[in-house]
Parts: sequence; C-alpha cells; structure tokens
Amino acid sequence: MPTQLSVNVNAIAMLRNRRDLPWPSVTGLGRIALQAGAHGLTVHPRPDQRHVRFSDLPELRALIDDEFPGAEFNIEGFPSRDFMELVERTRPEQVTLVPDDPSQATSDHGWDVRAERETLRPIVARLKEGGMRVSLFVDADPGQAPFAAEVGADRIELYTGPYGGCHSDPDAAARIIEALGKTADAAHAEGLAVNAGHDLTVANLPPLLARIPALAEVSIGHALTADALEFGMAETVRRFLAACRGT
Ligand SMILES: CC(=O)[C@@H](O)[C@H](O)COP(=O)(O)O
Ligand SMILES: NCC(=O)COP(=O)(O)O
Repeated sequence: MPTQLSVNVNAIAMLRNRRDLPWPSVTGLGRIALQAGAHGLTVHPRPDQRHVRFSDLPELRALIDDEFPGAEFNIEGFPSRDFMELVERTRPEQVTLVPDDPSQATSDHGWDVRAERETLRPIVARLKEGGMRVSLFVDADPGQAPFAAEVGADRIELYTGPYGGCHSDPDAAARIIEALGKTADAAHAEGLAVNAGHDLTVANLPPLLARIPALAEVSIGHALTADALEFGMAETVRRFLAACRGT
C-alpha cells in the first residue's frame, strides 16, 4: 500500500479569512486536491478559528460524502470538550489528537503519552466507540509507542517539524530521519500504523519514505499550499503523490 496523501487545508482557510469573501474556497480547492488523487483532507480547527472555521467542517464532510465516498476526513486537535463535540458531530474517518495549547502559533510537539495515558485512555475509547480511527501526535521517541498502544490508539503520527526545519543541514536531517524511523519501527512492533506530518515537502518526503517505507499517511498543508500558488493545486498534488511513491 503506497503512502497516502491527506491535504491539510488550514493555510487555504487562513488566506480566505483575510477578507469577508468566500474565496479562495476551502471546499473548492479540497475538491481539486481529491480529484487529483489525494486520499483525503485534513483540518486542524483551532479554538480561535484563525484558519479553519467550525462552519467549514460540515461542508468538507459533505464534499467527501457526496463526491468522494472513498476519501477520508482527518480532524486534528486538542481533545477539549468543544473539540470532542465537534468531531462527534462531524464523524471524520480519523481523529489525530495533538497536545496543543490554544495560544500556540502552530503544533510544535507531540504527546508525552506515558504521562498523559490515564487522560488519553477514555478519550481514545470514546472516539473509537464513535467509529473514528484515533492517531496520537508524537515526537521522535520510540518509548512513546508502547503507551500509544496501551491507551488503545490505532496509529501514531510522527511530528516531523524538526526534520522539516533541517532543510539546509543534511547531517541533522539524517539523524532525525533515523530517530523517526526507530519510532516508526517501535510503533509497528506494537501493531500500530504510522502517519507523519508537519513541514513535509516534495524534497524531504523521499528520504523519509526510504527509511519508513510502510508510512501509512502523510498530512501536508503549508508547503503544499505554497507550491499550489506556483503550480496550481492539481499539479501540486500530483507532485506530492509522485514524491510519496519515490518517483
Ligand atoms: C498537527 C500539525 O502538525 C499540523 O497538522 C497542524 O495542522 C499545523 O497547524 P497550523 O496549520 O495551525 O500551523
Ligand atoms: N499533521 C500535519 C498536517 O496536517 C500539515 O502540517 P503542515 O504541512 O501544514 O506543516
């Protein structure tokens, strides 16, 4: 199974929110991405709705249900009461739990699953009872894998921000790839599937996939949106899909 691409539309929503106008259209660009072969769409609705708005979620859910029934919706966020109610209304195929504080500029770390396991366990159970796959956002740390399995998660998502930040330091990038790879190996040994995301690009995907060929899904937004401004969304998705295949 090739690594699947989930297009994160946060940055498109951020651009839309600059004016009180309906363009660029989050659902319109999401449709183009899915038509071009993306496996799904990802959003991270933050409490301040700085980009994706809660009102975007039913429209994206309807887009997938009505026009792309085989595609997946992945909603990321901190499991606050409001977030849990939002995902239970939306019923995405996957929920990715992220330990973000509302004040954070972006996601910049994963869970300490061991320390948070008693908090996470009932949350994971509640989401799975609702028919949603659960992924936990974690740093490059093999020790997180047994605890992710213990709390009942289906997957982990490797936080690849530090890797993305090493775009001009190949030695550091190689070290981080190995740390991410060891974490993926530990997760696979626990029967977990492995996703990855944050600051992934067409250029840095192939080396990561060479180390982690069984990566189930990458969710990509920032760099993909930047490329879409240059190449258009359809061509950009095709470029990222080729990078996912190592071609
Ligand atoms: C969890 C993660 O790394 C990203 O998916 C997240 O969506 C980034 O959030 P912003 O788009 O708000 O920076
Ligand atoms: N989970 C990562 C994601 O959805 C998008 O992250 P980025 O590509 O915007 O950094």
